[in-house]
Amino acid sequence: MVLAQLGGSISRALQQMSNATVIDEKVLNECLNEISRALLQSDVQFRMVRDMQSNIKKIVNLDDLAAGHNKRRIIQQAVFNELCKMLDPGKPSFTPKKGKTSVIMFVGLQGSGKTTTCTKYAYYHQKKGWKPALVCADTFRAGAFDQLKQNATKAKIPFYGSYMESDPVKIAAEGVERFKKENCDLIIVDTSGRHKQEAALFEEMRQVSEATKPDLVIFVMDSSIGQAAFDQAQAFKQSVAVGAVIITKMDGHAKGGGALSAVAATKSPVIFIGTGEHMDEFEIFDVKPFVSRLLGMGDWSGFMDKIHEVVPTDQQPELLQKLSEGTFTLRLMYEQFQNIMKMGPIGQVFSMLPGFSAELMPKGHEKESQAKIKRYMTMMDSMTNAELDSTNPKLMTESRIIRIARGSGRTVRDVMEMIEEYKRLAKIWSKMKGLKIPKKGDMSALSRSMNAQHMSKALPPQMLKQIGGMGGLQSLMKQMGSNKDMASMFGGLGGLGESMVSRLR
Ligand SMILES: Nc1nc2c(ncn2[C@@H]2O[C@H](COP(=O)(O)OP(=O)(O)OP(=O)(O)O)[C@@H](O)[C@H]2O)c(=O)[nH]1
Repeated sequence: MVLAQLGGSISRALQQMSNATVIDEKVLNECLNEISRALLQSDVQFRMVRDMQSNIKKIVNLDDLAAGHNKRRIIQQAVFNELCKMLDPGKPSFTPKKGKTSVIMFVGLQGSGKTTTCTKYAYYHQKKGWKPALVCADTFRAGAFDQLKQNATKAKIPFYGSYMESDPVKIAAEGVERFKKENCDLIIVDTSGRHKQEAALFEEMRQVSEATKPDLVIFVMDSSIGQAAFDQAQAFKQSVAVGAVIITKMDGHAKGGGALSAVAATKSPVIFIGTGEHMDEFEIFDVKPFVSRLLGMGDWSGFMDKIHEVVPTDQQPELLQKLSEGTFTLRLMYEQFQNIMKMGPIGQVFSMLPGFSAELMPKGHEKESQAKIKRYMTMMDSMTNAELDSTNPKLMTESRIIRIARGSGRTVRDVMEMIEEYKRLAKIWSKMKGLKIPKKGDMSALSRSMNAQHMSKALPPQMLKQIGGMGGLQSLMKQMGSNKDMASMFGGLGGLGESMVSRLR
């Protein structure tokens, strides 16, 4: 089952249960069985699903449900907590420190995306001011060194490897030694893979690890390997001290459940996920936003991270300020379009922002979307400053529309379509009004600014009703313990609403 479908199946199971007039053990069991089926189809390991089911039964009090409390909310909350628990091994992984040399060894089967991920990891840190270096200790796959060399050159990251030397242990040790001397603070060792788990591979991993003494061993796993995830992760953990996991190819037909199994098998956290073949398609992994997404709830914090990453630094304060004011002018739309055209990855920002993704930039239709954006921009070029800076759509009278169409060589219909698009986005953005936008890494500012009043405004009416109105929302926030959890759980505000509502229809 594809990741996105899992949330839908769980929502449906919860909905069916809430529709029942009396919630007794039988109804609850049916609901939990339905949820378990969905998790199993998502490749979560059987034992974990079974444990989760019995944990939820212990937590959920049938008397509470019978007393008319919001059943759906109580169970959803329990499912959310249990999934978070599964993904949180309880201790963070080793975190390298900028300016202090750390050796990071990558292990994984052939084709898992290890080499690509090594470069993504190096590039991610390089952008943040680190001095990374790559060592290719994969002498098994012909072409591995060329691939790493190509990637490293593109990203301007120093690399070490050899076409002649066949001993991976020797190369790894030499490479690490060289980059230590060059004062690199992040020395990344890419190792060999095999098509399947075999003794020779694990012996090689043991030897490379012994020679390089890594501060952290990262296990790289393809998200689509299904139920095999647990055994594969465990096999690596038994030969080397795996301390963190990176799950790749989460963009494709990803089965998110594998991530849960890998965490359980290695008792190590997932630290990043790969979301595409490009260097910057790489995201920090946070448990709560991930589970929110898994349950179809959007990802507000991911959106904030992306803004910080791709919007030019000098534009950030202004954009964030405007976001919090809830004012969305045609000029702001124009500027964001400019960003989209300048830098590919900004599409990722808008894919997390409610409204921008599906209609404006559907996946797989990027070319058409770009053409559409260019068309919109040409029309906006024919607008006056007053028109661009206005927040009042009524300003766009018939005569102005005709003038813009003539000026840009487009039809009146084209201009109206663009204005409709603007109105649609402005409506969504207005929901952010008053929200304090956190500085990088400071989600607490966001949480402080979130209160039930805000939340109720941002949520679509159907969703609010599901939660049990203002009262239900307030008690849910109280129950969540902290607004921070709430912020991540409720993810992309309107985005949450949209995806939930479409599922509930
Ligand atoms: N869609 C997608 N493709 C990815 C991702 N990560 C890696 N790939 C692709 O997966 C394929 C295999 O990646 P490699 O990095 O060559 O795999 P590897 O595990 O290093 O292979 P060995 O060096 O033989 O062990 C390549 O075509 C990558 O572009 C990802 O996050 N998403």
